[in-house]
Amino acid sequence: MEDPCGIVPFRDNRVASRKAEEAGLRRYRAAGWLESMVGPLEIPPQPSEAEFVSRLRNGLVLCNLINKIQPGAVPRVINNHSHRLTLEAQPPPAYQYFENIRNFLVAVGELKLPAFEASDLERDTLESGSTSKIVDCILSLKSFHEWKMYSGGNGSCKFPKSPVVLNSSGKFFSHVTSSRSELCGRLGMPTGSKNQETNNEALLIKTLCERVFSSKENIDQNILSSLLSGVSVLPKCLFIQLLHCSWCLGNVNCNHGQILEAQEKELGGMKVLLSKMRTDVLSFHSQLQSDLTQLGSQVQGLSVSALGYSRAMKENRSLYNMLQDLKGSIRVYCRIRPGFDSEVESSIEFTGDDGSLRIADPSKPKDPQKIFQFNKVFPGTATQEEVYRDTQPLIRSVMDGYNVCIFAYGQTGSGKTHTMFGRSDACGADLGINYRALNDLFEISCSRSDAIKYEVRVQMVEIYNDQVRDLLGDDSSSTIEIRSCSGNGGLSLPDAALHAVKYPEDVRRLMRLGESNRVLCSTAINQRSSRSHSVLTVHVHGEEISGGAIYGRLHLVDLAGSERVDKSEVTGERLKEAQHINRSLSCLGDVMAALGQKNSHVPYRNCKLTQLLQDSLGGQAKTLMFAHVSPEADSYEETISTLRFAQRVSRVELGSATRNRESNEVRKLREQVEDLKKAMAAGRRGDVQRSEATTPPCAGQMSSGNRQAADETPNLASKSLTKQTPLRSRRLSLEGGVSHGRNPLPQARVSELTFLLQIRSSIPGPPSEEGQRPLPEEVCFSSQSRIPRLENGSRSTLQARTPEFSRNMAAETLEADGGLSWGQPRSRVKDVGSRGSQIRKSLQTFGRLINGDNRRSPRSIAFDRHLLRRNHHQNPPEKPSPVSRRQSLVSLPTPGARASRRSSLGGNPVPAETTSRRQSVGRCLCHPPDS
Ligand SMILES: Nc1ncnc2c1ncn2[C@@H]1O[C@H](COP(=O)(O)OP(=O)(O)OP(=O)(O)O)[C@@H](O)[C@H]1O
Repeated sequence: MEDPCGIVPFRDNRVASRKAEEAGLRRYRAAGWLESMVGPLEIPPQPSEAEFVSRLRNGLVLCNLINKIQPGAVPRVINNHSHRLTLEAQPPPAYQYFENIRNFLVAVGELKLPAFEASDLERDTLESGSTSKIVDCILSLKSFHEWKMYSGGNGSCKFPKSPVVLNSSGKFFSHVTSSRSELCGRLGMPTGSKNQETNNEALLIKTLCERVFSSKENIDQNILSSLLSGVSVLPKCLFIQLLHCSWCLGNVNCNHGQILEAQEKELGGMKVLLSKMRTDVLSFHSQLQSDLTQLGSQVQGLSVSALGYSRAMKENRSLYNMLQDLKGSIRVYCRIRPGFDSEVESSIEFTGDDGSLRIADPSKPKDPQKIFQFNKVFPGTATQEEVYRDTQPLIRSVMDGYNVCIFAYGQTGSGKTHTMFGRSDACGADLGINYRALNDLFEISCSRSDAIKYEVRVQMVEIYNDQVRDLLGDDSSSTIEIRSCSGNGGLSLPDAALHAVKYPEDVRRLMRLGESNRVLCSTAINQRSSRSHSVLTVHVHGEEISGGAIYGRLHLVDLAGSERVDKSEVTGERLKEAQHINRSLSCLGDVMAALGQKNSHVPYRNCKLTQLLQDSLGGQAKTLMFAHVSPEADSYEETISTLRFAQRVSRVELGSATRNRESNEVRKLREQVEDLKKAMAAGRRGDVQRSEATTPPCAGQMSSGNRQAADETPNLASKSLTKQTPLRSRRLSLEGGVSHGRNPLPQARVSELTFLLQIRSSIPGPPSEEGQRPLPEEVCFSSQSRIPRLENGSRSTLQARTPEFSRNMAAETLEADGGLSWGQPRSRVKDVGSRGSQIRKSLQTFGRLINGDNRRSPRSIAFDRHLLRRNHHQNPPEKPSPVSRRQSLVSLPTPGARASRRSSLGGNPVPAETTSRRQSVGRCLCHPPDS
């Protein structure tokens, strides 16, 4: 099947058949054109060479043709009208048509068109391709005609003389003819009449040829791309044909065979190139595939690593926070206030998500940048909500029974009040930590109401010129004192108004009241500068359904800002305020420094601020500091100073926070101890009553306190308690660590009691029945872990105690327990001050718990006897021993032959002479001497 573009397929490698094919195509085209010019030739549309030549032999057709193209080119045409041009007819006489042929060839020659030999028309045997010159001549005429039509005969005809050109043009023309209308339309040429189309054809050919010529210079480099970009509207086959033309045009003298060979060669090269390219593309494709696969796996690996990294970072951070919490480190968040003026240079270079902050002084570009690291850094764009989100867990722990302190620190105007309270007209998104915290506490309280009943109470004070003033009281100008929490039900400011709040509205109302009472004034740096430190304290008390109780306290502190008086331009009263503010902040710095260095002395009492925050800074509270900085370059010095302070604070370790929770068990134990105390008192009263039954009471022999205790304690309680808790089994449980009673003591309590017992039993008193006891120093020291921590380094006092100290303690215990007095040791015990008295009290209580009312172990009785003997020895008769003094005071008889009450109660017969003096004393405190 013929190619629709009229192009001989390049894949046919047989040159001869290709030549024949091309010759045939040219012939058909020449015949077609002849018919269109001179009328029907009565030959088939695709005539053979013989058929074609037979119609031209008489020269009549050719002469008519040339006369039509160039009128008058053959002035005289011999026309034999009688002769019909048929294959069957006899050929006309030779002279007739020879004349015509000769005239035609002359005319062709005058037109400088390719001609042929007259003999070419006379050959009887036509070899394949022998008519090519005739065909070329006719097609040259066709091209000439077309040129004439196009240019009107002006200029020189650049008609290509090469037969190949003619051939190619013919093919091209054929294609153009076939898609003429379409191409003209695409090139924007008018279509319609035949004449118009013919003109268009010529124009089209010219345009395309020019394109090809213009691209000829680059033909070797990038021929196809040039052509494609030039005439992209045409089909690809047409470009190839044009390319072909361009080669031919470059070498006018080349013949068809050479061109074909060149084409073949080129084609071969291109094929090689193509296959090479195909191989390259394939290898590139496979390489790309493998690269993509590799890249995919790498990306996957990276994403897994990134996930792992972020998880590890998260874990790391939470572990770090846990460690910080365990160490009791103060958390430090840094918040940067947004700049007020975008044109003012900022000293903040970088804020990192990991809590890093880099600052530099813009006025000194050569100075190195300074890097700080905090738990978190909030840039100027951070919202109140974001800031609170990171604070929330801490606030929530108040509801779990922790003490929490959050304080805002920084230079004046850096945004402390904004963080803690929000703007003065704050609502919704602008609310500060204080409001949000209380809202949160209410929410938690509601959500836990099934298990815990919370009570929230609020106090708000300010420290102005180192004086504490109640902001919620009736008179906010009067000052109040800071007291110890322990003696005031956990309140360090018992005199400040304490408001119970149930709803967030209550809080808002109170805080507005407090804020309005606070001293504010305008300075050169801040329009509403706080001239005092404000402390909002929230007390949370929770009663668990299970019987336990928790207590949490939250201090929300908005410190007044440190200021350089030269900058704030304050004078008079304001100057005094500024000096107080700066002094108290400097005291806070001293406290932090002492805590950071773990000094034994921390100067809390140097100012009211540190005194009030003592529990939060020195106790086991969770503490968070907001270090505020202003970004402006002219605040650089203050910024540096704030950040350095914050860095120091972040290194302070306060010890892990402790939870203020009293479990039900502890509560019960406490109540039990209370009951036991009452029972003891009641037991004594019973003794007194019994004694009174036998002996008339002796006024003055019973202390008023004892008398009161005895009176207050109901007999019933004594009876019921004695019934509930057999003394013997309690003692066993304490000594042996085995619980037999109905209310077993917890192990911790047992350890504590055991320790106290050890102190008591370690006293190197008299040799017991078993013999001399060694000094149990190791027992004392090994029990240090159970030594209660007391104020003013009492632990170290205890650690350094000697056996003598233990002796004194024991003696003191004995004295307290039963009224025994011991001159010298008593004074020694006094030396240890209030610690001794605390231990004494404990020993007294536990001694009673352990021994029952007046029961004594034989060993302690023997020990007491030894003490007496020794006392007697140490205190000669002229200097009466304390015991003797006491005896004389209470008119005690000398230990007589009476059997001890304990022995009779305990059921163990004790010889009268071994009866302890303590017992006697104990009894004699209540009983008058036997008369
Ligand atoms: N994060 C912030 N976003 C928007 N405005 C802020 C921010 N921080 C502070 N401001 C504004 O900056 C001004 C000063 O803030 P603020 O009064 O809170 O400073 P301060 O540190 O409490 O000062 P002073 O110690 O003098 O009381 C206020 O007008 C406040 O609204």
